[in-house]
Amino acid sequence: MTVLTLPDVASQTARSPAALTWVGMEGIALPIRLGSRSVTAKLSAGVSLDDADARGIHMSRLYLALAPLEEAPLTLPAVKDILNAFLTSQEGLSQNAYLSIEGELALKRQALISPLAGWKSYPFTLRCQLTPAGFQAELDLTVGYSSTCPCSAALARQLIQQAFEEDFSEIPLTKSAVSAWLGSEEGILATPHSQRSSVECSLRLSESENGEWPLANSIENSIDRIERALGTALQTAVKRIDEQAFALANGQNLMFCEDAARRLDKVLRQAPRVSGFQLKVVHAESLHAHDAVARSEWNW
Ligand SMILES: Nc1nc2c(ncn2[C@@H]2O[C@H](COP(=O)(O)OP(=O)(O)OP(=O)(O)O)[C@@H](O)[C@H]2O)c(=O)[nH]1
Repeated sequence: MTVLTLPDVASQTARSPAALTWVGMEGIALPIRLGSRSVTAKLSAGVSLDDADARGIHMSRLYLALAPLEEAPLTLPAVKDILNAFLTSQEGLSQNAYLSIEGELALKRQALISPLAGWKSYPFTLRCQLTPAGFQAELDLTVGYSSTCPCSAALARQLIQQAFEEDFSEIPLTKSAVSAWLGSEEGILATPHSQRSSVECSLRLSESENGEWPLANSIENSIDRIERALGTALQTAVKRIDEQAFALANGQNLMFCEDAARRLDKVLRQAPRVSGFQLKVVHAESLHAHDAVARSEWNW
């Protein structure tokens, strides 16, 4: 039997030498463990190619180094171990290692009043790097919510006041007449505009305090903190009683995009295991065809 030697192009010398900042693979499908659940994630794994003369990195070794992510719940130390394995596997070709994990965490959410519940899916990306400067981890989250414009609400109230003055200018002001008027579309003749809104944030996670803290907890805690601060989270299953509670919650929670950004800025500064952040809130206005946007950052 003839033993074939397989050609190894990657070990050749580069035809036009140059170092490269990132070489690797994007879109790797891998079931990862978030808490007790398995989530199919898309991963990007890469290293710098610092040896200008080397033709290529050992790409398959990066792929194989991801295997532990299937076995144990995702934690920052686990990701750091993988990044160390990336560098070791490249035998001196690389000084910087990168791993990003993109997925969706599904959380079950209770209705506001009724006993119903339903699932909401929250997209996240964990972006980690190990360089001579150290290990860094950032968590990107997108959370949707509802916002009602305070300016529009004030303008609507003014119209209702004016209609009240006119409609009751010549009829007696009795409790039953006012009550009927308040319950009619002619009475409450204007409504403020509200919109589905979202916050996109990048949280820098502090490694030292994280320890073996599962990433699922960081993601869930951050989402809960964001939704509590905003007050009017998007709902899942709703009956009319929930819809009415939602209308009340929105009416008591009027906010410009600036209000939302300030609230989030405050709570994220106090979030455990978060050492810095960048955030952007987007109110996809129903008044305009464009969006109202506010940004903030801390220690970024
Ligand atoms: N470096 C590199 N490898 C690629 C690329 N596209 C596909 N590959 C494949 O990835 C594999 C290279 O990974 P290596 O780790 O070098 O594979 P290997 O030489 O069999 O494994 P080792 O002996 O451990 O180095 C080969 O099958 C390549 O064909 C590319 O653009 N660059």
